[in-house]
Amino acid sequence: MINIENISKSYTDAGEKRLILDKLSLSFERGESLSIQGASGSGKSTLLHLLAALDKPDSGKITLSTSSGFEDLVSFTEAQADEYRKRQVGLIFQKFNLIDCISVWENVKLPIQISALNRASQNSPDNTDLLIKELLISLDVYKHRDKLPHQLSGGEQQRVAIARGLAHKPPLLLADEPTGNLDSKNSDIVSQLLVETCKAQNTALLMVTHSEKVAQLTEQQWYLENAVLRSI
Ligand SMILES: Nc1ncnc2c1ncn2[C@@H]1O[C@H](COP(=O)(O)OP(=O)(O)OP(=O)(O)O)[C@@H](O)[C@H]1O
Repeated sequence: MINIENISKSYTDAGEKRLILDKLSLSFERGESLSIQGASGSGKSTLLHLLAALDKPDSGKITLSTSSGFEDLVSFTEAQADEYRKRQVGLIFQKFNLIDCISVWENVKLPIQISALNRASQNSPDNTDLLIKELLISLDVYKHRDKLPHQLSGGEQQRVAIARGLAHKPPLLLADEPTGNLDSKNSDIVSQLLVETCKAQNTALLMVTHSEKVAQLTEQQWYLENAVLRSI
């Protein structure tokens, strides 16, 4: 489904070219989970940004095929990349990035509303509400639905962020150190729920993490070092 083929990426720093990713290849299916570990500065976020079509590789191919079509990320115009992010990708960051002046429920509803899939015509409002309810229940934050994000603990906020990342049913969820701000107990709970919810929703999960314990929950485990990936 996601196919990364021989991608290379370098940055020029103080006039010197630095190779960050060197002919990297990787593929994974919908519903599969995958983790990337690596030292700080090894290029993990760079890889995530390429998959989110926020940047392009210098060479190589990145494609996503789903039942609704085939996307060639490298050839995207800015408008196509924007559309791709709305429809096909969910994003979760270390900082939860929830909107603090609207409720938990509204935060999760937002990606459905802005999704270019025009779910309003496909899903009745009742179905949308049911989907949000199911997500919040499965992530154990339904009881907080009417609160503002700052009224929740860090672990609860990140569980809401996971619900928001999955609300528009993207085939791919990209998570950049999703438990980096949490203590170890919450990290365990949130990472377990993240992997389980993606699996239940048949969403591919690519997660960058510094935690070996979190990485062990995923089916494919990779380590990025010296611009190449090795399986662990
Ligand atoms: N836009 C850019 N221009 C120049 N250099 C960049 C740019 N983005 C990233 N880099 C460099 O590329 C390298 C890889 O950065 P990246 O953020 O991908 O690392 P990382 O593995 O995610 O690190 P961390 O674990 O600290 O988040 C770093 O040396 C960084 O300084």
